[in-house]
Amino acid sequence: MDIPGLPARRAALNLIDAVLRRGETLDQAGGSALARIKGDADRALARAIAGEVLRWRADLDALIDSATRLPLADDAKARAVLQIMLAQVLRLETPAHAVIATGLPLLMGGPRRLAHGVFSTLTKRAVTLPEVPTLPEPVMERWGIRAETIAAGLAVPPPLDLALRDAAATAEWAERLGGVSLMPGHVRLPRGIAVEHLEGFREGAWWVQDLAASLPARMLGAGEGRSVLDLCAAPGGKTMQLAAAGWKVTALDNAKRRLERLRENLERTALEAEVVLADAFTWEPQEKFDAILLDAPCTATGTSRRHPDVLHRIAPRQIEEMAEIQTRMLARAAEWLKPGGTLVYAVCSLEQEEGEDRAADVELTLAPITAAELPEGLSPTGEGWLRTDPGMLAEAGGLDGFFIARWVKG
Ligand SMILES: C[S@@+](CC[C@H](N)C(=O)[O-])C[C@H]1O[C@@H](n2cnc3c(N)ncnc32)[C@H](O)[C@@H]1O
Repeated sequence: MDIPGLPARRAALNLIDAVLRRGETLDQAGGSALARIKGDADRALARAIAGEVLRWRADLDALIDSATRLPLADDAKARAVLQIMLAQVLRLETPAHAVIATGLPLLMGGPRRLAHGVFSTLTKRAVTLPEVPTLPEPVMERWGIRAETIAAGLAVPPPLDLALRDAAATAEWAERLGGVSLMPGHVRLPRGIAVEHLEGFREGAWWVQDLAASLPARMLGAGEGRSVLDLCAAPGGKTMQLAAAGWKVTALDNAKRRLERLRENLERTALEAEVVLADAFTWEPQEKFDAILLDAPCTATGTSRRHPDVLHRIAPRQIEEMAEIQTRMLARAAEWLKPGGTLVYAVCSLEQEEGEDRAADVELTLAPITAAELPEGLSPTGEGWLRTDPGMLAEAGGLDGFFIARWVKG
């Protein structure tokens, strides 16, 4: 019989290992690492521990190294176990005795005394983590002068943002759910709420969508029955926004299971779209569109608040691969626009190669984004693009990192 709570800690170790050694996302890794865990609470605990270790890994390592005479190897199991033990006391408020009882058995036959010694030394010293996580070196180099403010936005998991089907009812929903709104159609709630039990979920009055992720579709305004191609649409957050804003939506994606989620989302919210399972590189539309929203596949480094695995998985090779895909998709999208049509390009990436550099190559006429279209506290760049990062709107709870640009076809 396992000690209660031990399977969750073992699963946390497996999740971290899958991210760091196999380059999997936490979501992908969860498929096998969490399969044998019984109970939602233990699954959530395993995910929370793994997430906190990935968020604070450099700082946890610095603490561990400060308490050993001979540094543990980077890939030593004792280091990994100490990371999950410390993340629990320092981030999840788990009592030290529970952490020891569920941590040391993971080192059965290994250096348990050493791990116990390091953990006790650090707890006796009452160590704490810094206010802002130290980012992995390659990430700091990539983000340059932006790294410090972005890191400040990564210290805690994000609040829960909802997008409303009926923007006119924003004040009503903010009051009913006890949240705050940062712009029409948006309500923000504290994190950790089970959405299925919230008022309005079953009737499809809203869906979960980060404030930054809601901005690209807003850049197309009201549809008034005009046609829009939501290129790379699944699981459908932006499809629902566009349908709710009166667009006649064609929602295309090449991922079957993600498109099933899009269909479920449309059904729950009673919104309509023509759903197309196809590859954007081989599909050809029968007619051109009044507007196209290209929410392109990307490295997703802008989502590191909720997916801290991206801090460790993404390297220049993936960024280059994505940039190439984005360039080719932008070229196809530009061909499928009617004259006078509008193209919006978006990526949830903080990498210049996927944002600014891609936009600079587009040969359509820029339609600059204006401050009036954005929540208070955000402003467009000098070029008329929008760049958000997790350090922005900090007092209100932050937002994901996105790059957004808009053009019209002359
Ligand atoms: C950033 S996500 C889209 C999120 C979506 N717009 C939303 O708001 O819910 C990018 C999507 O691109 C899709 N994708 C990647 N390569 C594709 C391709 N060659 N053709 C069509 N879709 C593709 C992925 O399946 C993924 O769903």
